[in-house]
Amino acid sequence: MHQDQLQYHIQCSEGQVGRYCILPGDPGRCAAIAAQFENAQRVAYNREFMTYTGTLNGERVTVTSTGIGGPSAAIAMEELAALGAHTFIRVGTCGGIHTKVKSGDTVIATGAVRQEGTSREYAPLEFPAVPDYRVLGALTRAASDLGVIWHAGVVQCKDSFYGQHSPSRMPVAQELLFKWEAWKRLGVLASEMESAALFVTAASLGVRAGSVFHVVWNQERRLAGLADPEDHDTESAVSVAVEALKRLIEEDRAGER
Ligand SMILES: O=P(O)(O)O[C@H]1O[C@H](CO)[C@@H](O)[C@H]1O
Ligand SMILES: O=c1cc[nH]c(=O)[nH]1
Repeated sequence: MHQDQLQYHIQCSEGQVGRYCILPGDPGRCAAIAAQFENAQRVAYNREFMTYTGTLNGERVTVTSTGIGGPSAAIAMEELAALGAHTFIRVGTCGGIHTKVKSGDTVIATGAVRQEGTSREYAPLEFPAVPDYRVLGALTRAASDLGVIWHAGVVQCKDSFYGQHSPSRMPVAQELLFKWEAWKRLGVLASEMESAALFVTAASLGVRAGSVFHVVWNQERRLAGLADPEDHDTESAVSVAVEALKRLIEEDRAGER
């Protein structure tokens, strides 16, 4: 790594990021998230990694985008953790799988299916991809108190967005369709791409992570002939993430983490 400890991908150095971080996938979501911080300033922008740092309840906090997929999400977490970050909330979009999950709803992950590659380079597949219980608790309490419609449960992570949406045209169609059917029968709520990698990377680094999502659509509702208007307004999920981070900061102060 560089002599001045400038992290290779996120291009941030010591003192530029907080210990509490929000991780959206989309760099375009960072400014709106930073607008919920006090005194937020843009710190760096390299590749898919856009970073702002500000404060919440007097504590320095950072938002860094991770791009799409596990590899870059794990890189963002690794490099933020190397600079002292210990608590991470991913806020992303997802597609519903369970038909009770409607576009516009909020989903909080209690676990993530590891149908992706990054987490396998951190831990054997027998190891579960689960959020930290304190982060999960802060997210569910924040969602309840903010009055959003939320669901907590397992989400599926994969590396191919189009393998989710056009499985039949893939040479491995049988495998994709067979597994998708299993996720449905197991009550999996939604599909996204980064939480499995983030949860397992967090476990390997000894840091805390959790995830909250905005549901943009639900292909299973559409297949069942149910209403499925698209909804791309991520504000509710972002508010849940910010509120949860504030609560974790306060809880940690009370417990002198
Ligand atoms: O909205 P973000 O956070 O990028 O998350 C979801 O959207 C992307 C796919 O469109 C994937 O990154 C997926 O996990
Ligand atoms: O359907 C979707 C929507 C968002 N992100 C995904 O990975 N899949």
